[in-house]
Amino acid sequence: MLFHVEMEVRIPHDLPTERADTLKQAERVRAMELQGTGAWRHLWRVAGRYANVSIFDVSGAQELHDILSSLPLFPFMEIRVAPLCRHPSSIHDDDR
Ligand SMILES: O=C(O)CC1=CCC(=O)O1
Repeated sequence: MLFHVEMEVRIPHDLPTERADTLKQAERVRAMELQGTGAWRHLWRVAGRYANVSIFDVSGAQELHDILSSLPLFPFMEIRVAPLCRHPSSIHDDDR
């Protein structure tokens, strides 16, 4: 199942820089792992914002929640999720 996920990152200004850097690096590693498994299918930066738009390909909402809530930056993100399904006008037969 495909989900559109927008993540707005809001790291508190008073979080020590070293801690923030450690979390960002851990997030990067985890994101690359999940892209490698195929679960995190697309990851795009929203121009002008500390935010991303992503597409997740997972078994369902519970797996998505488990993934998102375990991300290192989860405590500092506002996340919006929308389930996706095939559009009848899509010309891409592999849209699933
Ligand atoms: O920078 C972001 O949008 C949050 C994030 C997702 C993967 C990563 O490395 O950082």
